[in-house]
Amino acid sequence: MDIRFEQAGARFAGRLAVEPLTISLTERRIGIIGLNGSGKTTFARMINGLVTPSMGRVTVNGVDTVDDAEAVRSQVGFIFQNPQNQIILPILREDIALGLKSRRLPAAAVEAAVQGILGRFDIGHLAGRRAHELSGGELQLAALASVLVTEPRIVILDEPTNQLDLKNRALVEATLNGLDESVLVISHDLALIADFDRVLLFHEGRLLTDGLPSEVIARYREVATL
Ligand SMILES: Nc1ncnc2c1ncn2[C@@H]1O[C@H](COP(=O)(O)OP(=O)(O)OP(=O)(O)O)[C@@H](O)[C@H]1O
Repeated sequence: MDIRFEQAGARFAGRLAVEPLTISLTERRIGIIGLNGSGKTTFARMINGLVTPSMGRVTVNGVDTVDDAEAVRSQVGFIFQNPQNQIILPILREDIALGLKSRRLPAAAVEAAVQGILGRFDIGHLAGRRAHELSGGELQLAALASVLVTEPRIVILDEPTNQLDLKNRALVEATLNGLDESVLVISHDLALIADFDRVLLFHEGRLLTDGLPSEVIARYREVATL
């Protein structure tokens, strides 16, 4: 993957949520950390065009997030902080199929893709269940399945282990580690991103530092205790 920010920043109501920054992200597993309100989610939303830059530009594999938002969104899957909001249709199987609707595939191809993704996450037994009946970890996996069935090249996850117990956290961690897609993970769960290829630290809307997890996490501990 190749995500580029060129002096790109985001302003809400006159206030910079993300100060203009220039960066190129090519690593396969990238973590994004920082205090509450430091700009992490805004930065991540700029990657899939959910937030358009107030200045500068953002490109994903060479495609501008403003000029061709649809093409960018087909490459970048986004899993929101609250997976309940991700699942639209009550029955999981139908919700996963919904993501494929725009492709106008024959019914048999849709069914094959749905079965394939359910198998990949070992959640075939949940296919006929209602989303509100699923546990937190099952819901996280279901949200991942409903995004990955559309075959994005990049997946962004906003706090995927938030509110999970140890067992479900381990399940989501193992699933993330096994993904072939490039992943960007926003997390307050520092152990989750401890062996990632690169970590970005945001502080008060600024990209304060980025590099190897151990160095960046150490810096985060410093700013968190200021
Ligand atoms: N749509 C919006 N309108 C106005 N202000 C916003 C909007 N989205 C974010 N902000 C503000 O921008 C700042 C950064 O928010 P952001 O959600 O990016 O932080 P975060 O680092 O992801 O926080 P958290 O860890 O709490 O999820 C905050 O001050 C927030 O209130």
